[in-house]
Amino acid sequence: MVLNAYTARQIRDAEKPHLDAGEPLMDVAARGLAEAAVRLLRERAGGVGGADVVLLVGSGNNGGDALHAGAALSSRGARVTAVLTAPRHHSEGMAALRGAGGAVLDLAEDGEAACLEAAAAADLLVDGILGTGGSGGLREPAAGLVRGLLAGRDDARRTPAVIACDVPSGLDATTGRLSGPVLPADLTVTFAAPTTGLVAPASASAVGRIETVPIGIEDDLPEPSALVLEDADLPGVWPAPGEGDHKYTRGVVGTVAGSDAFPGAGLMCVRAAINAGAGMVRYTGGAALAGLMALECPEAVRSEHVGADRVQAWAVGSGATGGAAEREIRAALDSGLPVVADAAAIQILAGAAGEGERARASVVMTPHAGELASALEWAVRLSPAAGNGCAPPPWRPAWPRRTCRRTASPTAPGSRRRRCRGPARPARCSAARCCSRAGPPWWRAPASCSRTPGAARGWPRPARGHAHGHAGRGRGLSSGAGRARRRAGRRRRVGPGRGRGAAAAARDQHRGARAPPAHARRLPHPGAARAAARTLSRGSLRGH
Ligand SMILES: NC(=O)C1=CN([C@@H]2O[C@H](COP(=O)(O)OP(=O)(O)OC[C@H]3O[C@@H](n4cnc5c(N)ncnc54)[C@H](O)[C@@H]3O)[C@@H](O)[C@H]2O)[C@@H](O)CC1
Ligand SMILES: [K+]
Repeated sequence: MVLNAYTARQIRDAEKPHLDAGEPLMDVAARGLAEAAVRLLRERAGGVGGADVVLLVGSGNNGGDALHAGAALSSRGARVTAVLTAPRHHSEGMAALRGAGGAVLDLAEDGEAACLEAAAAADLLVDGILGTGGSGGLREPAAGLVRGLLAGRDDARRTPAVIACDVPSGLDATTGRLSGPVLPADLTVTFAAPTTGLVAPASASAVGRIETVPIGIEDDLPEPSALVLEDADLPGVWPAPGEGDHKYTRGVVGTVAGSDAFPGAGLMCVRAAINAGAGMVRYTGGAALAGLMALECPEAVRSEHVGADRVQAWAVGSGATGGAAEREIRAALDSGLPVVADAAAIQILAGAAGEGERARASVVMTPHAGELASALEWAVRLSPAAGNGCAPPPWRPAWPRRTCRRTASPTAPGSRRRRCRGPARPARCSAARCCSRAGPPWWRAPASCSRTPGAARGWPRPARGHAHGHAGRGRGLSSGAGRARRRAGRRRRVGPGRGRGAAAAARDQHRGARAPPAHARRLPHPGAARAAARTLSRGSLRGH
């Protein structure tokens, strides 16, 4: 079933009229929480009677839920202790717990050690420190208590089960951001509907399983802010071909993927498009790829280049290396068609984001973690605003050195030409010695000459090891001047030596291949990275 998720504000707005009408929402919520706790105790401790339950209680209604649920568990035979983490607490919930025979520890008065001891001996911890009203990470002394609990879990032989009330405390209910220490939950019991923070990928490790307790406000919820598909939902939303369908109604997918170096990536990309149900798949690429396709995917059709044949969506970048592939990727990105961008295409989009360009809504990026980190680093370093948060490290690449008189952009070292023939917008510059063409593809792709202060100031390539692709290329390039010289000698018009002497090309390539020193291998300032992430996500994920 598709899971609907809402922002914390949407949930609060839906609750308000019910609260104003005096509906006992907290009682319903706490009852659901207690029932979930009973089920978990049966699984983990063999039952409720005699089980030790510790409630971590904050100052708001989240703590109130935990106290009421604790009262219910206490009346069913559990030994319940509430640990108060704030000077205030929900008075009705406290009265209910005391009335049911529950014990109370005050973190400020009884001390952290006593509270940690009680928690360590528990069968179940109920995290009711913060709910949808929390902002930022946990504050002291609750943060210290959770840090202590986390440290204790490392060497404990037995760790208590954890239920998060509504949301794991310290996790932003809307964004899913984890700030400071957060006690990971085995089960999160949420009310009315999950908040978007619970279903955000980043929070998965802290949230555990999600159970939703209906509290009677569900009909007043607005349009959800996020939909989460489960496996069983896919057949319902996957387009199945009908009688009247043909290749164009089912969709033609074009790929710019694979290369002589990585033909398998092209093959997998084409096969994935075929398996996904595209009406037809066209691929671009060289002879090696064509040979492989003829054997492995004969139903795929070769296209000379992007734009040569009718295509309705593109999958670009996987294993696509070299200047020709880069041009094809750019053409696909510029086509206005939906694009799934991977690998090299992500670098290109990151470079564009660094220049303030926003990708279209119909561009979906598929970076792995290293590619995302690297792309954000590129976007930040190339961004005109980068100076605010991200000082360029002192390491300089071997290129570019000279400056184009027309565009004020650097030109490739060794270039006799001091003038760039390219337009003032050199990201698309065709001049062979324009800085946007200096260096290997991963350097060129996001760089541009006049708009790229970073290039003019000699900003470095992304640190080696940040992304799989970079690491691979770095190893290849850094294997010595001899190898680079041989390569340049064989293929004179490839890489930074394009149009120049092979020896100069080899020299440049070898220089550029030197690893940056440790101080250059850092990620950008977090503020600047966030700004770039916003640019990327505004443009690429939600689009314009
Ligand atoms: N509104 C309702 O009717 C219902 C609310 N319910 C519960 O109420 C919760 C929301 O209650 P509240 O709005 O009281 O919010 P919380 O229970 O999240 O707590 C807010 C309190 O925590 C303090 N606080 C905020 N950020 C903090 C931080 N970083 N560190 C320490 N203290 C911080 C605030 O000053 C405020 O006093 C929900 O998550 C849910 O558990 C449920 O009972 C269902 C019904
Ligand atoms: K909580």
